[in-house]
Amino acid sequence: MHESASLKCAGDAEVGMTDIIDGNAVAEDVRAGLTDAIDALSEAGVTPGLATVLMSDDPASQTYVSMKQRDCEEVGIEALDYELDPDAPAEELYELVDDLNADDSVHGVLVQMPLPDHVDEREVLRRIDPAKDVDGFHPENVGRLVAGNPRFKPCTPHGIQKLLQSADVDTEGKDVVVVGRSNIVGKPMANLLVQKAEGGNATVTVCHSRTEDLAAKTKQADIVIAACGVPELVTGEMLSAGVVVVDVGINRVDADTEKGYELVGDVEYDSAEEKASAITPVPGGVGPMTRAMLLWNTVKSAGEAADVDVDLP
Ligand SMILES: Nc1nc2c(c(=O)[nH]1)N[C@@H](CN(C=O)c1ccc(C(=O)N[C@@H](CCC(=O)O)C(=O)O)cc1)CN2
Repeated sequence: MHESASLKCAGDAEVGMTDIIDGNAVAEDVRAGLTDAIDALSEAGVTPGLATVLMSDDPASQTYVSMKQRDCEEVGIEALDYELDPDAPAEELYELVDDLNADDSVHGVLVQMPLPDHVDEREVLRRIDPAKDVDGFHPENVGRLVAGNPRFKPCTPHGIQKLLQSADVDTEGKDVVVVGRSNIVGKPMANLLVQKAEGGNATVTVCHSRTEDLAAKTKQADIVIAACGVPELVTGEMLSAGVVVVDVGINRVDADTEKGYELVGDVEYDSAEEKASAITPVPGGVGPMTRAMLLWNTVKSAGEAADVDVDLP
């Protein structure tokens, strides 16, 4: 974490510095912390293996999958890369998942979301072996999470827990507003936050597109987690002084840059940073942690499959 140079205005927020929570640095720590576990597995003759499946020509999805593969190589996880034509029949994907379930060298199966409309996403998630479901999206794993006994915590919410921990932000007894109710982030995040466990014990409000007077909710929050996919929806005016802001959004908006776009979060950064005691940037906040926790889950899975005790960071 580093601190921003800007001082907040007296009367608008507490006078002090805002912690900019550095997701790249925390993710690097997680990757470094996985080395011992990967070495222990290697001594037992096991190389963790992650299969990534991409069935999309969306440039953002392609970027995320290549980043995941690069991360695997960096830490010593074998990345098995599968690409299906987005127009291929859904059965091709189902059969591929079945094959990966049966392959002992594969400890994690990740199917990149979103999938084409003609593919039944629920069927895909049901088909993944729950013991290899490193995304934590299989109904059995969702049930375990809700029941307070998670096997794999979904990567983004798990990464957010680690980010908050790294910034010494205790969730216990805090009012947390989660903006967004997706299966990938909003719902599992809310569930983790209410658990009687480290990184939980919070009072959680989940807001969404039908919420009346969103600002009234966010203003009473100690922690706001924005995961709604609407660029810059949450502004400084909607926040109280001293709030902790976690921005999950990664929106590509047209801009006069080399790539033709820039990345913008679900939070209007400049105005939110004026109010916040701590905030995650976009890029370089939650995104790198999503990838780091995927590695974490894959190493956990490999340890369990090989019956090797691994120390996870
Ligand atoms: N099967 C899954 N699909 C999707 C998930 C998921 O957890 N599992 N989450 C999201 C997107 N996502 C993971 O795939 C993801 C998003 C962002 C990043 C990231 O590293 N972002 C960088 C910027 C990258 C860029 O330059 O565009 C950052 O924020 O710094 C990684 C993963 C949807 N699908």
